[in-house]
Order: sequence, then structure tokens, then C-alpha cells
Amino acid sequence: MPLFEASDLGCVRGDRAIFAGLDFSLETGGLLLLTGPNGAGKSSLLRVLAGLLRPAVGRLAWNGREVWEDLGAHHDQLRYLGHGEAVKPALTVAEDLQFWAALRDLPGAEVERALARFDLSELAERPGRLLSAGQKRRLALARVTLGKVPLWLLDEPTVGLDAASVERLAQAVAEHRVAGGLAAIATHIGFPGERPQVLAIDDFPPVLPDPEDLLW
Ligand SMILES: Nc1ncnc2c1ncn2[C@@H]1O[C@H](COP(=O)(O)OP(=O)(O)OP(=O)(O)O)[C@@H](O)[C@H]1O
Repeated sequence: MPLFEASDLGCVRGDRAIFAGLDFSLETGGLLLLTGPNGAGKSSLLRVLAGLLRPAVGRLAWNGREVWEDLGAHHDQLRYLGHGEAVKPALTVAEDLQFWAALRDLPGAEVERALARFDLSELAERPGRLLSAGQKRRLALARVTLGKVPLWLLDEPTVGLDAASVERLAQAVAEHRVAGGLAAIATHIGFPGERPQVLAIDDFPPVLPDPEDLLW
């Protein structure tokens, strides 16, 4: 049975249909790349997958169970990184990660591992407000890797990263998948990884679904 599966997903924002009829099926270790031009709906789909935006139509199931039936359980098993880094300006890099690690009851070794993974150890004592754009992105990505959850949802995660950091991110995603995790990544430029499934969101007419079909 697929672990994460969508069928006939459709999304409406405001009074516009953003996409419709989207399907995917991911097994353990799966990688889903979301592609499409600006405004196609990649971020909207990621928000749907994160349980932050309710689809207008369709089904989204984790392990055979509709995620909307237990949204709390779904949120517990995923990390979502949107366009913002949500770096706390007054906390140092290490304190920021320690805050999230404490919230999730994780040992301090997890923080050290996350710092090293994104080459942040030398920046550990620097406050968030003094970080460059790429450094903030690395901190936000390090936060994603804290603790083990099965689903990573990343919205254009390579924006602002230098080549070495893209490589580190690719390595983190590869290890996550080898450990049985899944990732869905919105991207304009592709993402290095074995056997990705590509979902192109680009060709939907701006028509609303039949109101009879709307879930809510
Ligand atoms: N809160 C909102 N209310 C109404 N419409 C919205 C809202 N947020 C986004 N949209 C619209 O939904 C459409 C899809 O936006 P979305 O951000 O999902 O696209 P995207 O593919 O991620 O774009 P980009 O490549 O520019 O990041 C756009 O036309 C956008 O204007």
C-alpha cells in the first residue's frame, strides 16, 4: 500500500481554481518534485499536503487514512518549510535549534548533528538577526532535520543557498529517504535525487469545480 497518496486533488483560493485532478502515490523513501511556473500552485499544494490548506476536492491519505480525520497526528509526522525562515532574531543559531529540540524533547546531540549537517557550527553563537539570507536558510533547513519524522515538505529549499549547501541539503534528503522518509519539494531548477516522481502543475483552466463537488 502507498504511504502517502493523493487522488483527484483540487484547490480553490479566493474565487479561483488553482489546480484540479492532481494524483500522486509515494512509497517509503519516495521523492516528489513539484514543478510549474510562478503562480501554478506549487506552494498551495505543499500547504495542502501539510494540512494547512484544505483542498476543495479530492482525497489525501497517509497510510490509507484520510489526513483530515486526524490533522494533529499528521502535523506531528511532518516538517514543513515554506518561503519564510522564521529565524528568531534574538536567539543565536544554537539557541534557535535548542529551542525546537526542547519543544520536541530531543537530546542535545541532535542540535550538534543539525549544526554540523549544514555547516553551522562556526555560526552557532551568532544571533539570528545578523545572519545572511543563505545562513538563515541553512538554519531553517537544519531545523527540518531535527528529530526523525517521516515527511518533509520543502518549498523551494535551495533559494539563496550556495553550491556546497545545496549539496548538503541533497545529502540530508538522500539520508532521510534511505531511513524510510518521504519528501515533497517544490522547485524551479530541479533537485538532485534518485528516482524522483515529478508532478508538473501548469495547465489548469481558471474554472471553479462544480459547487456540488466541493468538500467545504
Ligand atoms: N491567500 C491567497 N488567496 C487567494 N489567492 C492566492 C492566495 N495565495 C496564493 N494565491 C494565488 O494562488 C495561485 C497559486 O499560488 P502559489 O503560491 O501556490 O503558486 P506557486 O506555483 O508556488 O508560485 P511561485 O513559483 O511563484 O512560488 C496564484 O495565482 C496566487 O495568486
